[in-house]
Amino acid sequence: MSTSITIPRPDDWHLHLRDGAMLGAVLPETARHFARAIIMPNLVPPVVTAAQAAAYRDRILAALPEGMQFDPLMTLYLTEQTDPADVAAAHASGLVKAVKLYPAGATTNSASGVTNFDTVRPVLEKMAEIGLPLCVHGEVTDPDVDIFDREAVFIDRVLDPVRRATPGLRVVMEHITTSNGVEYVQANAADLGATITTHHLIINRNHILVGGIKPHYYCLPVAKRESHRLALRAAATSGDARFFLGTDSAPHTDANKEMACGCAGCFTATNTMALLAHVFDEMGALDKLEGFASRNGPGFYRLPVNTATLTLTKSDAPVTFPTKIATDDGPVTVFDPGFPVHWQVQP
Ligand SMILES: NC(=O)N[C@@H](CC(=O)O)C(=O)O
Ligand SMILES: [Zn+2]
Ligand SMILES: [Zn+2]
Repeated sequence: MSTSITIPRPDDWHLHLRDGAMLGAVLPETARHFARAIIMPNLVPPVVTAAQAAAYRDRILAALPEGMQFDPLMTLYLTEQTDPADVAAAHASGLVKAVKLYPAGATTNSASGVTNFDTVRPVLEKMAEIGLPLCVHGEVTDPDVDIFDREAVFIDRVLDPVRRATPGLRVVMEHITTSNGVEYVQANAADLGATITTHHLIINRNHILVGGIKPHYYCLPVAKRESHRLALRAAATSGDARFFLGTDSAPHTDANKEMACGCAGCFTATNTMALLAHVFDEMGALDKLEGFASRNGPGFYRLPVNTATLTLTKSDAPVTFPTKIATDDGPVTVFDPGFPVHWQVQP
């Protein structure tokens, strides 16, 4: 038996491309299947100003192989020094599609993020006025809060108060990992959306820890218990337009993952669409993949759905994917779902 589905070309609403040699190696993995992506600004140093975002966009386009089409949607990294006027100008020029909030110290390269949320109030008010979305890494950094509770606590302590203080602010909860995140989105209006990663639909915390520690399954927010994974699967396949794909594909070299203090991030760009087809098929919801990967994100970001298409086919025999991609900085391991996959993107 062979099955196939064709969907509008998908977009990735949360992607790390890095810079330099890593950018050159990972960009084709995304551009092969995705038309656009929201590009995360957590470089070193971070992408803080419109001028830095424009320069980074040029470097991405220069790294795009001949013949590939890809539109990087740029973001600004919110700091306590961010100027509301610079943000508004970057939005008005069409360059910037979102602003990214990292609580200081929450994740990779977040040291320049926000500690005192009152200081960024003028920027958030300007964003609410012009309709520019705020993308949020939703975890508290309080050392007293257990790492598995940090998303749920963030919703209560930070996100809900910020949204109440700034009516009209459009927010994307990035890479939600809990039923708390799902329920918070469901309980609110269409000005609140959430991205869900491929890997959080596939792994729970046992996959990271049982039978030996698996550094390539470690990312932030860390995968939670099985009930949360099931809530994410239900949300992604529900057809609710407020949930959409943001892979959070986050490449780190094997040397930086497989060490005593390994980096957080799963690299899923290479096989994300095949894995999503597997998950949606398993859920009996292949008809919902189009909304999740191709329609709901453009809907939230008020952009047109892509006119080009992508076809996925299912074969009797399992398909294989590269286990690693080579970069000049060293190999990067591709996310291994741990089960046979029969879906693949038609070349
Ligand atoms: N998700 C991760 O585990 N890592 C991301 C940062 C982030 O999205 O939080 C990275 O930049 O490596
Ligand atoms: Zn994050
Ligand atoms: Zn990320």
